[in-house]
Amino acid sequence: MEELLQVNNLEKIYYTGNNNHLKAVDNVSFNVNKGEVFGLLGPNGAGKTSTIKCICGLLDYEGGDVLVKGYSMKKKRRKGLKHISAVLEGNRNIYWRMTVKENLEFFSGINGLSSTKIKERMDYLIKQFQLEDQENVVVNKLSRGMKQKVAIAISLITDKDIILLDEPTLGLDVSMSHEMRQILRRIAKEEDKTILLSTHDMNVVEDTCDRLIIINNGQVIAKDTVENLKNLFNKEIYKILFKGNTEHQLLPKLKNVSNIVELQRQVDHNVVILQLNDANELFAIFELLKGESINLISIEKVTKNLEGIFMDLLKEEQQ
Ligand SMILES: Nc1ncnc2c1ncn2[C@@H]1O[C@H](COP(=O)(O)OP(=O)(O)OP(=O)(O)O)[C@@H](O)[C@H]1O
Repeated sequence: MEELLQVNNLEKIYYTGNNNHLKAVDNVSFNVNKGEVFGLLGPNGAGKTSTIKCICGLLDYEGGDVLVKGYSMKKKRRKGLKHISAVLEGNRNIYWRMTVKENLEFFSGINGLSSTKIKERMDYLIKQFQLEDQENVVVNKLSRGMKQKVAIAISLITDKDIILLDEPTLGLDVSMSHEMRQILRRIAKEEDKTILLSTHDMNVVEDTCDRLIIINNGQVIAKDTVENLKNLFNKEIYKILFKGNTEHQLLPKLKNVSNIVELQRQVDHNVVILQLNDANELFAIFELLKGESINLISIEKVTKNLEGIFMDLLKEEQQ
């Protein structure tokens, strides 16, 4: 399997004045194979955009290296850039006063494609992205979702090996987001493209990616196939609020039932967050709590912010 992109111990530091600095990317490593769709999943501020900008040569980095087809983006940036196309936030790769077709023609032209090849790629992409009705419309007049489609189509016109997409579905409505995911999956398969995308949305990763890393505070907290991580996410998470008792008595007993247990002490009560393999294990927890001198306030199944809770749990696991 050919590793088209290698990110080795990448470090990006921002100097924020008054001798302060922020390590936005902290020792991040991952490889992306040819034809793979790879996800960078993480909350706002996790370091996704900084990682992508380092990979496409828009930012210098302080530590580690990025190799694009073996070329270091530190030492052989020009050679590396020949294989990369990127769409970052704000769709800066589009001319808003030109039509969709004019944009596609312009960007394929400046990248030196022959006129036959330009026509062939344009027809293919307009069809793939279902832009037939918009091809002669000035980009400025298009919806946000349509503009995003055009930006991604442009990134594909020059037929580069690696496409970097920063939050490709951000701000799109449900149906447009769904359509975008289908398109990305199809293009990756049909064209054998290597796609690295960032998102904070687990659904995007689930629909489009083969493998992913989860990053938080600049650090990788999980690296796996989507299938494996999905199984992890499928586990049942419960939040138990109670008064009384201490972790000395309760925690070890809970740990006999659940592998992942987190205790948070609040001002007037305690919260336990635990992961169960299935809902039946909850009965074992009820039995256990019954025998303890605690005042149970509530037990609630956590369905929202699963991603955030898992990030915390995974982070704790690594410590
Ligand atoms: N130019 C900059 N100068 C200083 N700090 C920055 C700069 N750019 C980003 N940061 C900080 O670096 C951290 C990582 O930001 P980054 O944009 O890479 O994260 P992200 O995961 O893409 O999040 P978002 O989705 O919010 O953009 C954040 O704390 C951010 O505030």
